Amino acid sequence: MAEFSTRKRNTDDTNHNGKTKIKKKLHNETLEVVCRIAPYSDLDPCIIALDDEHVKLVPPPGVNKPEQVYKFGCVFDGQDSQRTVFRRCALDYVEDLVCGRNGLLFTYGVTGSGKTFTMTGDTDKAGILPRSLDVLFNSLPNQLEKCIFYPDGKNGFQIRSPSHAELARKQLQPFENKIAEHITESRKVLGFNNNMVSAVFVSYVEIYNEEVYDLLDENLRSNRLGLTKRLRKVSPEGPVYVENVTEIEVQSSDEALTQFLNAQQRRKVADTILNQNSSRSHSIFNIRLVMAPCEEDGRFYPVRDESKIIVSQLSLVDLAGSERTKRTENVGQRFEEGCNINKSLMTLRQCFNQLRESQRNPRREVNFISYRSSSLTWLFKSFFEGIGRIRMIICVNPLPADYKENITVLEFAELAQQVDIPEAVAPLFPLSDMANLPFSRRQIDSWHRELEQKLNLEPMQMQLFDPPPPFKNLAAPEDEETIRNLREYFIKKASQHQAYVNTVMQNAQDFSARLKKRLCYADLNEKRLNDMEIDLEEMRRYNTEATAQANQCKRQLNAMKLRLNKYECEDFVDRQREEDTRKKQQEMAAVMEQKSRTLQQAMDLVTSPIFPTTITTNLTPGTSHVAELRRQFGARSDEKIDSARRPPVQLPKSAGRVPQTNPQMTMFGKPRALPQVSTPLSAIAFREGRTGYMNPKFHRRSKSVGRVLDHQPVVQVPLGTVYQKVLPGNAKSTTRLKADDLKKCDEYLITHQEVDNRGNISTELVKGEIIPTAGGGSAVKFTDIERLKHESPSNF
Ligand SMILES: Nc1ncnc2c1ncn2[C@@H]1O[C@H](COP(=O)(O)OP(=O)(O)OP(=O)(O)O)[C@@H](O)[C@H]1O
Repeated sequence: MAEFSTRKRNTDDTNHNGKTKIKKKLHNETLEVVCRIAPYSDLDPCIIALDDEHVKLVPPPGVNKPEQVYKFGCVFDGQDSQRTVFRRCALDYVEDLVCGRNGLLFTYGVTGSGKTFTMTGDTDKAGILPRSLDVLFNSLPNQLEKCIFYPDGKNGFQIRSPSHAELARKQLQPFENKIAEHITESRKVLGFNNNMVSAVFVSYVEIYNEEVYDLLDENLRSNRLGLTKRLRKVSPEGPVYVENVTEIEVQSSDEALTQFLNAQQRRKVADTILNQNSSRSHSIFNIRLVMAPCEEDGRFYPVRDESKIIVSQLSLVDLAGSERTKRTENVGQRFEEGCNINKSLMTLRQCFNQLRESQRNPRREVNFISYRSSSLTWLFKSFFEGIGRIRMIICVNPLPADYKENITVLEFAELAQQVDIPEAVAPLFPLSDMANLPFSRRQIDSWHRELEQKLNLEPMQMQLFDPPPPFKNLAAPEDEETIRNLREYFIKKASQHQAYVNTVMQNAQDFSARLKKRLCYADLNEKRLNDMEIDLEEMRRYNTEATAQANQCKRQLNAMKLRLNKYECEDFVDRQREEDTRKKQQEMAAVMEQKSRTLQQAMDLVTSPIFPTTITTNLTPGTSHVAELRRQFGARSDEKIDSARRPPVQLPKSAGRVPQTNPQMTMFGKPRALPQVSTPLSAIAFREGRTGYMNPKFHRRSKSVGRVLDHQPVVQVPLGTVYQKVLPGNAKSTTRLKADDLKKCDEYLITHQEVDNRGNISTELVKGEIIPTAGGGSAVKFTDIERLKHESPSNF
């Protein structure tokens, strides 16, 4: 079972290598608080960053209070990027994580002050959480396959056998990367022990209305009834953990982020007056790094001994914002949420107060800290007792309207900085233990070697420690010679020493200059690297934007292609239809032509000379042939003569007044111009004697019916010719046609007189059949015209 995070280590604990662990509590350290000021470009900001460590609280106009200065571990203003905040506030926590030390990082502030922005960020401006994941996965060289470690539900981990792990892997859903390209941190941290293998697990819980919910639980829907999780302790001294929380094993930053984003959709956020996307709960994202030593036979598999498992944890907490109901104007559910948020934040403040008091008066018998008063403080308890490092990021908004809330936040920050947190256990793998030496260490070693070479110590030392010449008792007078020798010897040695010292000094100076130069280069390179990373981020952002635009263009292009395709199809169908119509027209024209040929043949037959042609006409000489008569009739009947356009008729004085036109009826009620037809009076002759020429086309077979309607002009020119029309006795005469008249008769005869410009009068008898129409009216179908033309002798 995992030991590292579940219990506080004792000073005399030994790690799995048998080496003595680092001393646990050297001294207490205060909780580190940093401050981040949200961007503000308006007048009268109520908070101003003075330098990297101080902020000034300025009362807005009209508020009579003194300005106050607060000190923090670090201050970020609106210009500071997410990257800067991450590197200063979280990078060392990731380093701790890979070294086996726990960390708790949380944001605190008024609603809308940028807590979620700092912790999570957005696609363009990734916050601490995605960046921490990136750096963590950049820094883990020995990641195991999935399913070898598994959580036991009690804050610990177990190891599966290879076959069980294989089986479990088969049941896993393959990971589908849904993360759009995002800004990634390319940094690595050092400290991972190369003798260990590792796996990463993430869990995500929220404390909403004092209840704990598992956000990675797929069953967590809007109805959360019965889905709360309990906070438990393995032992009275052990850390508090969420019982049976879902811990998902992840192998890349993208996979962890996918899980986070899926869970984020289940988090309680709401639109409030002060923040469109206000967190209504405290959220805790835990990254747990599980490590165990490798098998001794060199296999890439952890030793099957649970006591050797080491778990370190980084908790990233986004607290809900404190809010004043008066400003938020929340009611109902939002109001209740606000009360619970404020209550848990109050308890946090209370705990800090109690911790400070108990640290100030350690001799007091009862040092009760009310951790249990809220789920949040209960969960944080282990950290306040030294299970890991704690850092709080205070987020403030310089809006003048936030002045009062900001005072509370800054006072809380001040209080927090006075709280002594027992120093967290040191990293499990201190630098000296590191399997992979940092490059800078190697560089320093090489500098040492170079220095030794430069100083050239050994030959000098050899010279320095040349044995002095042998001498006896220097007190005797005969020893003068020896003394002289010795004196020369030491003078020589002194000058040699001086030369040596000078060389050493010279070399030291040279070395110092070179070192300075190299450090400058190192600084320069660091700066260049930073600039390049900034450029890289910028380029990635452009790239993301460009990719998004390119994708949009692609989508538009595809849509246009689809439209074009549709239009082309429609056009093709139209052309096809036109072709079909044309073909049909051609076919119909062919049929019509065929029909008219047949008709022509019939007409030719009818008008052929073998038919009796006893017509005698003295009015149209040369037209005795019926076919000719038909031709004339057909030609004339096609013309629609508008009576209104006809030239005015010149009436002879004797002729009296003759109507120019006589309206005829094709369909009763619709006047139509009379066709001018020249026809011999064959029909009249026929009627006179009921014998003679009969046009079979106009012949009525039934003679039983036949009431004739004789339609006379109002004024008729009496001509008194020999040819007079003979009508049956029951014929009805009228000058004003009525509908009833048509209904009562079967045949229709209209008399029409016309005068040409020479004064010749022609009388036309137009004959027709009266037929009923579908609409209940009557229509006249003209069947024959007979014309009597009366010419004046003066025209001869
Ligand atoms: N430093 C910053 N730079 C750019 N935008 C910021 C910054 N701080 C906050 N914002 C913007 O302010 C708005 C509110 O921020 P955020 O949602 O993070 O507030 P919050 O403190 O989490 O609020 P709540 O407690 O209600 O959830 C967001 O649109 C965010 O993008």
